[in-house]
Amino acid sequence: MNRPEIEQFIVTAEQMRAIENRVFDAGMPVAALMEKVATLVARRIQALYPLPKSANTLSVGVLVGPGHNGGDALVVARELHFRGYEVIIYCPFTKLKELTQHHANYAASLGIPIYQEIDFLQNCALFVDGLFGFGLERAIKDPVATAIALVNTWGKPILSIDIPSGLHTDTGAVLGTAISATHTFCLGLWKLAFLQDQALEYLGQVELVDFDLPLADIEAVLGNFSKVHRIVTEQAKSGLPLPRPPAVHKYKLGHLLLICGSRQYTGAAILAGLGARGSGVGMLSMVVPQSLKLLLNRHLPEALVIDCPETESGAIAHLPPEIDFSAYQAIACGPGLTMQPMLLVKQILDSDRPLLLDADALNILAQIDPRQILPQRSAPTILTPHPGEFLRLFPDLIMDLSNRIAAGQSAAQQSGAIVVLKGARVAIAEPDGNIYINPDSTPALARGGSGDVLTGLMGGLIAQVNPENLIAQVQTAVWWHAQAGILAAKERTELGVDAFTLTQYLIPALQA
Ligand SMILES: NC(=O)C1=CN([C@@H]2O[C@H](COP(=O)(O)OP(=O)(O)OC[C@H]3O[C@@H](n4cnc5c(N)ncnc54)[C@H](O)[C@@H]3O)[C@@H](O)[C@H]2O)[C@@H](O)CC1
Ligand SMILES: [K+]
Repeated sequence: MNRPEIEQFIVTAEQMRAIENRVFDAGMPVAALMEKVATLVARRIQALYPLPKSANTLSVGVLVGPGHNGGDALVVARELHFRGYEVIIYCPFTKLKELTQHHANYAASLGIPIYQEIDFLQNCALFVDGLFGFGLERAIKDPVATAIALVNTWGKPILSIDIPSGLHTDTGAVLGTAISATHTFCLGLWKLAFLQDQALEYLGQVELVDFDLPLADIEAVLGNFSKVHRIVTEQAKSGLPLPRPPAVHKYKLGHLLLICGSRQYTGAAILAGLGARGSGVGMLSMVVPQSLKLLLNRHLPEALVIDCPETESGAIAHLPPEIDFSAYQAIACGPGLTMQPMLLVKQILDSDRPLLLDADALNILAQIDPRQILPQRSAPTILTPHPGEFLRLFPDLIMDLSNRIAAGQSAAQQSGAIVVLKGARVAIAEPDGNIYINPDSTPALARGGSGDVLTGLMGGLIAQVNPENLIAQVQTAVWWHAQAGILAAKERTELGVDAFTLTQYLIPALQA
């Protein structure tokens, strides 16, 4: 059982090494730690792939590298051998680290075959990957590169120790070539690569193997320096406005002003409205162009619809002159707006309400210059860009898959806004440099309209709390949205999670 508090940390290779060194300096022998860690991994492998009762054994190919990742793999190989598995080792390296060499000698003395060619392992039913861990520092070359490519094509389960060999521990980039794991046992603390979009297809199912690194050592190294956090379920749940106080009325549970839609993008308004409904917000007012009023009444009978004059092409022309922003606890704006309501966006930027901008509102903001206007706001601003919108907002912050975390942090610091950078792993950056990454999600959410649902949901949540707790609500919204997607995909497959269906899973996701 992992300690729950361990799940929140995210480390770089350098930080992991520093934590590990503190433990060694304090007296823990390196060999003892390796023994402990690898024994835990071996047990997990036995639990996942027990020896079949029908056959008398299971053949396991163990890929061994020159460093301590290879040492871990050799301990696993030895343990599986003693438990009755038929183990075959691939190790093409002539020079191994000392401890790794000792384990290799012992494995050989037990009669476990060790080959320098990968072909000897091609009939194995299962592979354990211990080629490289966080010590990988340059691109993998032949013959190892070819061996990795071959094992990937064999279609057998591959269990990686610490990280799939070939992935950079921090960026998740592929260095030359990488193991495509079916399961990865991340050792001790979550490495940054596990939260990087570009690594996801190599990781398979992931699990953290907690081996009791003392919290004091983790905190001594991470201290105030670590600004990268992993959103954990318990913390996300604690942001939910539940339970409600027993004596309460609707105006005490937040009033959200949701500004969205056009004749061209009607559905975006409905989806954002349904997202807001899911949040349980006390009151929902929706600003839409006139011609959407009836339709919205039908889909969201509980919403107060403020219909606005519209442009020739059906966008909101302007807000009603009598609109009073002080009546609302939060404003969310953007889905389906089109680029026309430029003045409207300027007007809400001038308001003193917490403001969430998405979609076209971001594209309009990009034309105004977020770094100039956002720091002048008296209330918090939240931006929810996908990578395209992000680059329009911050064109000089070159963002690619290897630096999205840093780019998100810079954008938040420079604009003073909370920046919710969408992607396979949503990253939420605060102006103070902290960034929170949502670890669990599903590709089912990569679908038109899913962002509109998030806007409504997040808007509804931030309307319900004190602006000081905003960052917690933003994390909760991102987590909740993903959980709804995961549950819907589980019941309906990843193809069955259209945005409307997603709205129907918001409440069941909480019940689950
Ligand atoms: N973090 C911890 O506290 C623990 C770490 N352990 C294991 O130790 C690993 C880290 O061990 P190491 O620091 O020895 O690093 P690795 O085992 O990841 O590999 C480093 C070795 O590979 C070589 N190397 C790097 N890039 C190469 C390339 N492209 N081609 C060929 N050789 C290359 C290096 O020169 C070095 O010898 C972890 O990933 C984990 O598996 C565990 O044994 C015990 C606990
Ligand atoms: K590995």
